[in-house]
Amino acid sequence: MTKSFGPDEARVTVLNGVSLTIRKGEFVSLIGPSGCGKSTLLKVVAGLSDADGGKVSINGKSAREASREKAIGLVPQSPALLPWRTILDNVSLPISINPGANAGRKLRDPKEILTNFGLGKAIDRYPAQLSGGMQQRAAIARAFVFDPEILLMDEPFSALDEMNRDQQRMGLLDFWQSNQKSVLFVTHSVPEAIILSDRIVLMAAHPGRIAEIIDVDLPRPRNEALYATDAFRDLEGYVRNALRKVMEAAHV
Ligand SMILES: Nc1ncnc2c1ncn2[C@@H]1O[C@H](COP(=O)(O)OP(=O)(O)OP(=O)(O)O)[C@@H](O)[C@H]1O
Repeated sequence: MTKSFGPDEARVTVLNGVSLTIRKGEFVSLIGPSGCGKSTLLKVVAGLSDADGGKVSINGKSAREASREKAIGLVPQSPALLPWRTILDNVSLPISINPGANAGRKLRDPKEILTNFGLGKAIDRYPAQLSGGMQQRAAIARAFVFDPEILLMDEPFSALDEMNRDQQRMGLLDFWQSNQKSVLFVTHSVPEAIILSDRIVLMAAHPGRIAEIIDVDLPRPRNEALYATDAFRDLEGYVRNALRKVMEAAHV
């Protein structure tokens, strides 16, 4: 797939020859230097922006079709909850405003999902009454309501402090391990990419492209204990080194 921006005389190629297949139920992270096109790639897969060349296919559907049918769940960087609605209403909102997309679809019970994300006691509270981490969990829960075929997450934990961040990662990991969905996850954190993913797609910049795909061959189910293992540390060293190389190349 290719994607460029700007007028003809000053066109900048942002994604060049990006080709990636995500298996059903696979967790794939995108990592790479700032400006390498991670968010752009996510937007194209989400059907929010069109590729110039190549195509996106989600179970045989185009990105726009899949997006219309709510086969794609999108989790933004900030939770974007409506402050005047309770957490339950926020998470139920996609169902009430989108009755057309519900036809013949199996929808998830918002209460059940919120409970799974540890928010069972907070369903009647308003976003401002929740911590940042809880709000972000609610945003992730909202993306699961339509039981999408693929979840796209753009640095969903980047606004959280490190402790909170780790807690949210583990929450997502637990939920994902019992609801194996295909996930495409953008992150700047090497440990986050490793603990969550089956594969890490390392991108390089100018133009944005795939530099390397790294298999995360660590056993599942995973938990925090994995961070302290030699296998984790070895892989972390490998990914950091590979990332350093593409960063250096991006600055010359
Ligand atoms: N709508 C747009 N118009 C013009 N240029 C754009 C547009 N969107 C993105 N770009 C450019 O495309 C490149 C890739 O941007 P993108 O946000 O996808 O990178 P990224 O890898 O997600 O970066 P970061 O890690 O900093 O979030 C950047 O150089 C950016 O300036």
